[in-house]
Amino acid sequence: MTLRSLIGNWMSPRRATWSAGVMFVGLLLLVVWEMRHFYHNQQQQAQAHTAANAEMVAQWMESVLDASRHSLQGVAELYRLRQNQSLAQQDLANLLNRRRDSLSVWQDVAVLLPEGGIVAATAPGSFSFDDSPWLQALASNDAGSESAVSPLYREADSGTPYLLHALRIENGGGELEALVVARLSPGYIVHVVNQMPVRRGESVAILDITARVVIQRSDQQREAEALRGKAVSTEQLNAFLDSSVVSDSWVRQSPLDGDQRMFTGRKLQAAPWLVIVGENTTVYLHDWWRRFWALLIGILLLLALGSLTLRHYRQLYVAEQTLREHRNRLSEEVAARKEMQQASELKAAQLKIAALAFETHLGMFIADANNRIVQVNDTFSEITGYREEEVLGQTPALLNSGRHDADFYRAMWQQLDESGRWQGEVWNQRKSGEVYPQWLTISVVRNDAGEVTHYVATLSDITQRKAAEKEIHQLAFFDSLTGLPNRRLLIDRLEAALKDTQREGHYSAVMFIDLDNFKTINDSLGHYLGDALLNAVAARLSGIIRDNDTVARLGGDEFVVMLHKLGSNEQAATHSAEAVGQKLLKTLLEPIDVDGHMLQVSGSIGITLFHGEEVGVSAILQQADLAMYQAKAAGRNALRFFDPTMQAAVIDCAQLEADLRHVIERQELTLFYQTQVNAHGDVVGVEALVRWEHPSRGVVSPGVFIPLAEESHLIGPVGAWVMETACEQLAQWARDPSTEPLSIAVNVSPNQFRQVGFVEQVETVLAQTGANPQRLKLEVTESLLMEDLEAVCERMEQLRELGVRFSLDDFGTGYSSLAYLKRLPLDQLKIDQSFVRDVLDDPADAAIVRTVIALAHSLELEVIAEGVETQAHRDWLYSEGCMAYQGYWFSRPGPVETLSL
Ligand SMILES: Nc1nc2c(ncn2[C@@H]2O[C@@H]3COP(=O)(O)O[C@H]4[C@@H](O)[C@H](n5cnc6c(=O)[nH]c(N)nc65)O[C@@H]4COP(=O)(O)O[C@H]3[C@H]2O)c(=O)[nH]1
Repeated sequence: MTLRSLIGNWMSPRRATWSAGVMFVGLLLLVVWEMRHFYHNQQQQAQAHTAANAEMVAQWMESVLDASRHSLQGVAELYRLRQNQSLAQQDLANLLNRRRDSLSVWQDVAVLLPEGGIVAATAPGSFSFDDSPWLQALASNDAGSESAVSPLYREADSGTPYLLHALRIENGGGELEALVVARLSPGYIVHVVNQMPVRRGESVAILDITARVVIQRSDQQREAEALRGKAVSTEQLNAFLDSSVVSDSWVRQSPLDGDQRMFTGRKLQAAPWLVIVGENTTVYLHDWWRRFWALLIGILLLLALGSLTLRHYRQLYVAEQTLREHRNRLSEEVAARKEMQQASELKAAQLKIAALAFETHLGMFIADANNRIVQVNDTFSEITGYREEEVLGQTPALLNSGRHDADFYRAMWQQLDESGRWQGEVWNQRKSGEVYPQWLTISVVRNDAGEVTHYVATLSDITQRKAAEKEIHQLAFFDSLTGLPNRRLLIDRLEAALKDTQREGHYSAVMFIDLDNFKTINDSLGHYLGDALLNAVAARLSGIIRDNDTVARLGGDEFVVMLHKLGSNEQAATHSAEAVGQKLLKTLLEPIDVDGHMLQVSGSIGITLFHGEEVGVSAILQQADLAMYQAKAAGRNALRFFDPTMQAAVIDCAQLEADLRHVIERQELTLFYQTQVNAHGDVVGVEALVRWEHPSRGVVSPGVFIPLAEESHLIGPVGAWVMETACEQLAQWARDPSTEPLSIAVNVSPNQFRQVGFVEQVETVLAQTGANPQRLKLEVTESLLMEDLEAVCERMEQLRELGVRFSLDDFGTGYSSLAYLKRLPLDQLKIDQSFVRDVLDDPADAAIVRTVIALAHSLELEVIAEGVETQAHRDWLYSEGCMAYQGYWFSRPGPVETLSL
């Protein structure tokens, strides 16, 4: 753990000291344990070493004494020989000398008699039985052994040390006969011991039985004469001698040189001697001490370092604590200041917000409890025109416009009292006197006691908003062109009127007005004049009806007039409505000057009365619409009342339309053909005429359902079916040479022709059926040419390029124009049957037919007359130059099988 991490963890110095102390003690114990172990180890080594040396010396001494004992026994044998007379005295003496000479350890040897005589001796003067109590003891056999080694003696005169090694010679009865005594030379032993290697700190000593030094040697001093014979009795030595153990070790101060040593003592078997080998503790513990001192120094250094570190840590800790306290105090102070700053910022922001809020686009004023203005903002001044100083102390009544009565203000104050808030629209007056609408919100401010202290009012000028509302209202409910109410407002008013009639029981009327020839005027003179015309018509209609009646424009040239309260009598109401209607028709007929163009329009008016019946607004409008169509059907400038039977027709028509939607899938269509013949009466082609075989109505005429299909956009599938069937028929005829030249004229209604992809559709059908395009003739009507002549031309050209031919049907019924006749890629003109029908009786029709024929010739177009019902028709036409005919005179339309080709 680093100091930094300690600090980082904020361990207290006390704890850190404890931790360091524990660690140190742990380390110390480890060191002590190791040192102790090492100490014992060193001691054991020293003990083993001294024991080995002691053993070695002991072994050597044993061998020396063994040799001495053997020699003693040899001398004893010699003695016995002497006793047996086998050996002469002199020989014995000689033999003793030789023995002494051969044994280095012997200094002298003698055979002594117990009664004190000497049998033989190498140096007779050197032995005296009486001198030695030890010998006497041996003679008495107190020693209990056969041989023995004496303690160390000193010669009385010279002080020379010596030892005796003696052997008892016994007779057969065990009684002592003589003693063989050898005087041992300590010098020899010293000499030999001196040969032994003694290392530094080692010592070797041989002690006699009385613990006197026989020989002592150490590394410092060789054989020390002075010490020989010195008693070295110590506590440990005595204990060892008293014990029965052969070898033992101990540590103590040497009684000889004072050095501390490890001693190992070894008792000898052959003599009551000891070998003591010592090793100086200083030497064998040298490594231990060295390690001890190294570790001690290390520990002391560690201790010093630890103390320093702890001291440093304590200082750091104290500094850190102080720093932390400072930091905490600083943080608290910063937090407190921040809080104060935030509070002041918040307050400033609130003030700013309040100030900004006060200076908004809304006018604001604050009045005290007495309703006296105490503060206004700039917007207030902008709206009202009053500067602040002009209104301070005034009541808001200053702004009153006078448009609101006392009740209005009473209700305002009452609500303020009750709910503390009022808001609403108020008309006030600016300083300039201008009255304007404003949206006013007043809030009551109360103190803690609930007393009113202020009124805070916000006001916004809603002049523009009201104008915008008015404009939106105008756009939503009024026709932008004429300014008349639109369909939406008409419906609103109708609903209100319906409720009126229900409530009051009177009649009201709705008139549907459609201008008869507006479309032509609009197309020919342009939209600008068309719009001007509509405006003029609107003005005229408005000028005729009463104020509480309504004139509305539904769109295009459709206008609706609603007449209110026509009385409770139906007949009278009908008369009134009719009278108004007639008046409207009359006024419409009057020429109108539009931008210098004197235009004349007429109208068709459908009228329906309502009288609180259970009919809805849309039903009323539908009735008027139907009646208007009735009027249109009756010719222009007409007026019709709604007839309930019309309604049935409408419903019937709707049902038919629903059935028409399934006509293809139910396979209810068939194709009839009507022949077209030339001047010779030969069939040159046919016209395909579709039939609807309705399951309940029977055969429905195309004159009925084709217009319906056009209106309901079902002409596409119906026309496609006809085209496909006719082309299949052509392809079939093409296979027969007699019928191959026949052509089929197929009617194409305007909407079908204008459909996107019509050209491609024809092309596909031709390709799929394999019909010859030259045999296909498309009959188009004049009405097709009324819109976008360019596009129609282009499309016709495309079809013409496929080989398809064109016939213009119903020519003369519409706005026949030479201009487009010249431009269109036509092949044939078809004279309408309506002209043919009366051609013989009506000179006008005859003139038209003549003109058409002449026109066709001049344009190099074929011409065919339809509706030829009689021979007279045919002959007249022939005489006028028309060479192709179609009509009942030749054949009625029928299935292909009925054709006589
Ligand atoms: N009074 C009288 N009538 C004669 C005489 N000869 C023929 N008609 C009838 O006159 C109509 C001639 O056809 P349209 O003028 O093309 O007039 C057709 C045509 O405009 C339209 N129409 C018929 N089939 C189709 C069709 O497949 N597609 C389209 N778009 N229109 C068709 O329906 C109209 C009526 O067709 P239809 O009822 O079949 O009536 C046919 C035919 O039956 C006659 O001598 N006297």
